[in-house]
Amino acid sequence: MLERIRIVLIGTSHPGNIGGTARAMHNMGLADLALVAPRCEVLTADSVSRASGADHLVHRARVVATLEEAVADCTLVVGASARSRTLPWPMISPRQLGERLPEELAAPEARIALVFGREDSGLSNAELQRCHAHVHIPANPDFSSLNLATAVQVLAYECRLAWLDQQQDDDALPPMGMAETAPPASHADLERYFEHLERTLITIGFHDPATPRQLMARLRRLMMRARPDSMEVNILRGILSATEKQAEAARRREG
Ligand SMILES: C[S@@+](CC[C@H](N)C(=O)[O-])C[C@H]1O[C@@H](n2cnc3c(N)ncnc32)[C@H](O)[C@@H]1O
Repeated sequence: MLERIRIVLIGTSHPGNIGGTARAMHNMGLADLALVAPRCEVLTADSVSRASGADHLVHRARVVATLEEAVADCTLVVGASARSRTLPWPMISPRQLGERLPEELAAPEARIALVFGREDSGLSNAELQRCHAHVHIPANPDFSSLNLATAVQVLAYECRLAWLDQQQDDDALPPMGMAETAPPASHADLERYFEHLERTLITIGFHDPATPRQLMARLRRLMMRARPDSMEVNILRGILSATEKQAEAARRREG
């Protein structure tokens, strides 16, 4: 279970926080670290020293340019945020995150990303809207922003607790057969769907990108809540393709 949980840091500016994150992850048994457009050197004396023996995770970290690349194969993306944003999004606590892990990772293809923001400005609205849910560490409301590596530590600890619970359950219960279902939709599947949806809504005149009124953000939130599997996303894309064809045929008839 722990090997299918990825920690994603966006735009980190202090190498020490990358090292501190590696240490927190290794302490809790996590190993998959992705760095999106870091704003500092990754391997420095500071990151190695703060990793305190977990610098192999820094060496192995995948460095990518965009959040999309970092989470393309993930079936659940959770953004860690110190504050709430304009458009409310499903919000869970660190404990609820841990409780959801066994079910979320039941399918062998399932992968989870926990996404953390910049030290100075956190995650942007666009990044938060690419997440299924947000997790907030319920710190002192008057001083709620934790150091980046400390925030990783708190969530990694909840992942470990959930994993330890699952080990106990596995010892106590005989293995159960999994119901046959389609694999969960990945982030990349959903992004392709959202692009297709926006294109179709523009084609049929329902959406004007010049006056978006948060339409796409609201539709994203709806879909993220529904958690469609890959077959359901294919059906929805089929409907969009048929809609585009009809719109094209109507245009030809008229013009
Ligand atoms: C130093 S904080 C960024 C604070 C930034 N000034 C802001 O307002 O978002 C760096 C990152 O740590 C995580 N973090 C810090 N405190 C958190 C909290 N209370 N709950 C969830 N995540 C937190 C978030 O991912 C955040 O983007």
